Amino acid sequence: MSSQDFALQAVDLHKAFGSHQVLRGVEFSLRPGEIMGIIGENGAGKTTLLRVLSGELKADRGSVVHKGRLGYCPQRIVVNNELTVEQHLRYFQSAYQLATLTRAHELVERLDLSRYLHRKAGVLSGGTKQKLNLVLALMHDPGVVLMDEPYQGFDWDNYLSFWAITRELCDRGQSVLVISHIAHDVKQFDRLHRLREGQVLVEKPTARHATASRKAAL
Ligand SMILES: Nc1ncnc2c1ncn2[C@@H]1O[C@H](COP(=O)(O)OP(=O)(O)OP(=O)(O)O)[C@@H](O)[C@H]1O
Repeated sequence: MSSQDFALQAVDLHKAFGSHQVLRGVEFSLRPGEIMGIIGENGAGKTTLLRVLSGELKADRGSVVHKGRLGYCPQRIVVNNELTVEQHLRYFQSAYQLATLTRAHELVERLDLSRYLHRKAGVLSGGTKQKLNLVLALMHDPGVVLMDEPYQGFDWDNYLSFWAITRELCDRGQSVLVISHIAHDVKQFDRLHRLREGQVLVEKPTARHATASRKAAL
């Protein structure tokens, strides 16, 4: 891959909390239009890595470069319990400087969130709040999307909707990085990496990756 051919690149990332060295030289590139999964044991540093990639947390060393706008769906849901779903959309419309809420409402529809538009976030169930968290990360059509277990609390139909939406993003050339705990996800990824001992290592090729390689070989 040439140095130009990436949507996001992490170079030599280090992060410690006190004497606990969590990231020890993380390096990888996310290609345009690919879905990459990152797995790892509890406490391996996956959330820390995503927080560093998103800019929420400052690395002690190393750099992150990305092209285009970033979308970030954090593990900890950040919504204001006093605002309705629609008010969140309007607030983020202003923050993202969007002319319309067309894409946001399309995502709301796809994730079966429409009936909650005028409810305050504070009274929503965990899974419904997570849908709002996801819509807020995607409504500005970011070029690179970082998601930390983005379907927590989703029922099966919404889990499938999540993956359908994600695949559409990639078909349009957007790039997605997903922190995952679900073995079932593995077949959705173009590439899979494991975070271990503070470094990102290549995991065996996934079913989707194998299919793409076969197509490329034909
Ligand atoms: N703000 C913080 N201050 C101190 N230690 C932290 C902080 N954030 C994370 N850690 C520690 O860093 C390590 C990695 O945490 P992190 O949440 O990144 O792991 P994870 O791989 O996402 O875990 P899980 O799979 O359980 O979500 C853990 O030992 C955690 O206790």
